[in-house]
Amino acid sequence: MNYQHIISQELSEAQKVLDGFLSDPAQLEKIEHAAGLMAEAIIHNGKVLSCGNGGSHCDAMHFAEELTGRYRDNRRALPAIAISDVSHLSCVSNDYGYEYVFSRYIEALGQPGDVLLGLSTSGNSVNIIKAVEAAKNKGMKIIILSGKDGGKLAGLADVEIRVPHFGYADRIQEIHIKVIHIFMLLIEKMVIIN
Ligand SMILES: O=C(CO)[C@@H](O)[C@H](O)[C@H](O)[C@H](O)COP(=O)(O)O
Ligand SMILES: [Zn+2]
Repeated sequence: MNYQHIISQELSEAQKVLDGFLSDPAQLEKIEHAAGLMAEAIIHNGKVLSCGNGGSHCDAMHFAEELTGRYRDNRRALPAIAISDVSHLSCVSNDYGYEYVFSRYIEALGQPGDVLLGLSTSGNSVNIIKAVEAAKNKGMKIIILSGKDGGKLAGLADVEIRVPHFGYADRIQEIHIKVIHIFMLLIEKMVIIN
């Protein structure tokens, strides 16, 4: 059995989704705008809180880790927290419900001027919707990375970067991680130069 046709098909589809995303100039403006909001927050002693479910949870952690740790080159540590403390997640899921795991953390640690970066490929994860509501109540800016038609999160953020792909979530996540790396590059330029 030869699986190479599957490999080729997967890579071609990924290329098509990326080409489609890149062909919309509005996406570039939104990425620049979102990076600017996060850089502004950091310059004014704020932070970025990030969250997502499943693979998007890993993406939220990947992003925060590159701010606090390192991306390409050495530089000062930058403030970000991915909402991923397992004891917090298990307590809130157990006592209040999984839909509150992110909003509760934002209630605890969100400050006016901070930024929430929420990731949801469907735009329909209730815990992300509740996180957006909590961040609004805290006077935070909100950036959403979404997919498909944006789901219930459509229109709720200051900046929503949507991958309009209606297939599986992985193709959407592959663009999200590219956007996250571009955020890193831009935030470093904006923050370190300022
Ligand atoms: O990574 C993947 C699929 O590529 C999955 O783990 C996926 O993230 C999970 O099904 C999530 O629960 C989906 O949530 P969302 O993106 O719709 O908010
Ligand atoms: Zn990375």
